[in-house]
Amino acid sequence: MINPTLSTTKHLTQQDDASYAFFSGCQPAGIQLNDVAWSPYRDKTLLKPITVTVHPGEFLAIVGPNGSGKTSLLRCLYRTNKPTNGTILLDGKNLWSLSPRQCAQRIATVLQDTGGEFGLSVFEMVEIGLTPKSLMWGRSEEDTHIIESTLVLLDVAHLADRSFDSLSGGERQRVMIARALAQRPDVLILDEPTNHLDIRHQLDVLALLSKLPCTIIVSLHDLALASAYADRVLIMQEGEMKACAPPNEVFTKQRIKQVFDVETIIDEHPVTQRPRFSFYIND
Ligand SMILES: Nc1ncnc2c1ncn2[C@@H]1O[C@H](COP(=O)(O)OP(=O)(O)OP(=O)(O)O)[C@@H](O)[C@H]1O
Repeated sequence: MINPTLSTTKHLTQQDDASYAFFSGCQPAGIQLNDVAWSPYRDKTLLKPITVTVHPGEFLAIVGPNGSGKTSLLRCLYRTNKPTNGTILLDGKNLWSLSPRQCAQRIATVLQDTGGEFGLSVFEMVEIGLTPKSLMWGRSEEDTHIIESTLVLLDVAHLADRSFDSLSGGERQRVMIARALAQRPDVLILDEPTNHLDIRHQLDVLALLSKLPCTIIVSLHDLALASAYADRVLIMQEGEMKACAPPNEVFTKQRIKQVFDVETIIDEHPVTQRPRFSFYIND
């Protein structure tokens, strides 16, 4: 059974419940950032202090121009960039008091442009996702079921025996998402997961993420996708958090002009009832 408190917010159908049954042990985590800053330099702060709480089961999208600090912030959240100031709490525990393995048992990541791994097949790549939670050597029947379920969910089951290295960019991306799902994380962090994906797969992947019974934090360049699927959108500019609110509050013409330097026509999408955008430049 999927966590019943989440079924209400995630709008899961019975069919979804069956598709995500392998996620049943997931305990969506809350993440609290208190004054978190980061920089690789002594004399200059790249990520300016950010205070925000990500609620258990929430879908948070991070948007912002190139170089605004989205990846740097995500790297803090998956325990790669150690904050130079402030604390990050995962369900109330300091992220840096957890071991890398404890972290991997709760947080999965999908990063940009992952390379191949020594000629592994697609099935073997996804199998790696099981490692943090494996208690024994060898693959159980349940493990095989989890791998097969995630391959089907990401529409890559037909590629299971193919070498990962031989896949297209979009196919690789979907396999890496399948691998993260096989990890059955409590928090899933994705850096630009729609890169390389055609429009159908972009929508499929975001719809899938929005239904997963875990906390989702994802960086996106496409404001329309962030608007359509996120519970809240966090806007970054020059290393600073400019806003964090639901799409219909966060996306105003003025803010988009200030942050992205483009003009926007915003109306309501007739199907999703979320903000819809047309961009132009007023030179
Ligand atoms: N380890 C580092 N050393 C020096 N500068 C860094 C480091 N990591 C990030 N930066 C710089 O910090 C800024 C923010 O980078 P970051 O990758 O977080 O931006 P981003 O919003 O993810 O950008 P993009 O949309 O282009 O992917 C950039 O100017 C980048 O060059």
